[in-house]
Amino acid sequence: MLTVTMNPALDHTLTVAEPLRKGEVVRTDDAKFDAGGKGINVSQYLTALGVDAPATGFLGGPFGQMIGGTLDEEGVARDFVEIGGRTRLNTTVLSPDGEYKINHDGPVVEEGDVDALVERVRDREPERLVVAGSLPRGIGADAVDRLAGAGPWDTAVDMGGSFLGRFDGSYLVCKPNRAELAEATGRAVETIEDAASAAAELRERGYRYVLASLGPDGALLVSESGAVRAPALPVDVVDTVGAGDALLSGFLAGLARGDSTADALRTAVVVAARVVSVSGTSVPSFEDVFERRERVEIRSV
Ligand SMILES: Nc1ncnc2c1ncn2[C@@H]1O[C@H](COP(=O)(O)OP(=O)(O)OP(=O)(O)O)[C@@H](O)[C@H]1O
Ligand SMILES: O=P(O)(O)OC[C@@]1(O)O[C@H](CO)[C@@H](O)[C@@H]1O
Repeated sequence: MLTVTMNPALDHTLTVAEPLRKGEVVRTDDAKFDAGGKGINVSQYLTALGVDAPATGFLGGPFGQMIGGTLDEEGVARDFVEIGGRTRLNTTVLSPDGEYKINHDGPVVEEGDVDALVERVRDREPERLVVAGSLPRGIGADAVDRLAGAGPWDTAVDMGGSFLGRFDGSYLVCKPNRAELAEATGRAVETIEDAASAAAELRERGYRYVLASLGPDGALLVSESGAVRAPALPVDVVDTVGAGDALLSGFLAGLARGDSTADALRTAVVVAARVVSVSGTSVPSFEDVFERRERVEIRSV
């Protein structure tokens, strides 16, 4: 499995003891940096789950170097195209009144960089590709179709709702959340039944599976056999950054092991529960995740 992150981010997570107040300085000694961007997170989670999942995409500047160094320390294989622009820094503030997240748009990437990335992917001949996260400035949805169509691999995508209905190719799976389902289909998505109808409509546009993440309501899987849902596991949530990436990683790890789609969905929910229990996009312990999946109940929708 090879992941592509076209717009990686160094994730800076700051925990503050008091709610933020306009015009006031808040101080903290609790801050950490994680290598981030959705595809990179998937590589980190999959590697920790025992699935070989090198990361590629674009990296540049000092934050790009920090991301590369972190991946090396964690033993996550990487093969990025170096760009002239500067990889972004995204900030999360965890305060007693909730979670604040600010994502930078990222650098401008040139068309020639996309050509180099397509070549990089071709050279590695992955069995499966995962393209995840926002696109940096200068890059359109056609770059994703190019990557997916450059070889015989099947491709998973996790991108904004405005893209999900616009790809030309056919894809293995996409992982929208509620807002992305609504944006991709133009439907209101409030109830689980709304999500199932929207996911079924989205599936018709070229996905074998639609894996919808529903926050504390768990996840929904729509395939040719219909829709099933797995409620979330009750856990103490530290923050939900990376939760969707964890869900997708668990599902892909299940498929890579040859598990049934129901078992892959169960694993996805266990992996996501572990990730929401730690701050930022750091990798928690995944010990026992495959055994613990039996605790996840599958319901038909
Ligand atoms: N409060 C929660 N309690 C337990 N599990 C949760 C909670 N919130 C999220 N999860 C788990 O994480 C999965 C993904 O969460 P969510 O729907 O928030 O993803 P997302 O919006 O794609 O997140 P992100 O874009 O931040 O990665 C859910 O399907 C669920 O299994
Ligand atoms: O701006 P994008 O590319 O949509 O999302 C980037 C991001 O929020 O996604 C990950 C969590 O899913 C973080 O590592 C990272 O900061």
